[in-house]
Amino acid sequence: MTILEVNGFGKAFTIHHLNKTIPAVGDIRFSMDAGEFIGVIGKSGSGKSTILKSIYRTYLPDAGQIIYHSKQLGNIDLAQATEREMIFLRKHEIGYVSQFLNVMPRTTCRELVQNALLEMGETRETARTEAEKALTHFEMDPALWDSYPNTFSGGEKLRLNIAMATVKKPRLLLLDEPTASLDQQSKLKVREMIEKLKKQGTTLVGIFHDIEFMEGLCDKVFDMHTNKMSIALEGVTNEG
Ligand SMILES: Nc1ncnc2c1ncn2[C@@H]1O[C@H](COP(=O)(O)OP(=O)(O)OP(=O)(O)O)[C@@H](O)[C@H]1O
Repeated sequence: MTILEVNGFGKAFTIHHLNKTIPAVGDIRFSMDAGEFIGVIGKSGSGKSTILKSIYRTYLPDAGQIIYHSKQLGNIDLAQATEREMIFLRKHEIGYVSQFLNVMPRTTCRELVQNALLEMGETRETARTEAEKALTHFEMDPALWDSYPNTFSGGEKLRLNIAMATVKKPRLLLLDEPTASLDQQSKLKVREMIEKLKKQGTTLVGIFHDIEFMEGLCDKVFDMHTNKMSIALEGVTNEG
């Protein structure tokens, strides 16, 4: 079953102080089935993050369609969806993890993970138990659970970010270099979680500088340079 179809997607950025519009990506086409893990590759600046941010609608696409087959809203073009629909999808179906933690201030680590579940309609008790499980899985020191993450180390922030997104078991998870500054042990934990989510049916689109991390995990690779999807991973590089 197809879950996501990108048809002729394009995005340009206007640099106001230069009075210039710079095309970031154009005419991107691919589709993916439910439960697949697609790795996006291409050289720096080729527009990998732009695609992910446009699916999550942090960026508003300029051209084309991004048809998402939502469980609760039916077929929906994410390029045209209303803000209300996007908020609903982000709460219930689509997750996004980047290397940057962007969260409500004065909210503890534990509360952030719990809130992710509460906004999905989970009970307080389930939210508390599941949040603790997620924080334990990603080896967050319990001494940090009730602290504010603004003082956390880079790796701790990343692990919290991943815990917040994965605890919701999203239907579609977008991973924008979530392992960028993690040590080997933490990367393994992320890998384990991705494998678990895949088994539970989550569809994933990911960008990883660390190509080794993608090996054996991705089903297909979308190459920004050729605008094509392929199955083979061996010998793949991000140099485009
Ligand atoms: N908010 C923005 N405003 C202006 N230009 C942007 C913006 N976001 C991205 N760009 C530009 O769009 C192009 C694609 O950027 P993007 O971050 O998608 O590339 P990428 O393939 O993910 O790169 P990298 O591998 O270096 O992270 C780049 O030329 C970048 O400078």
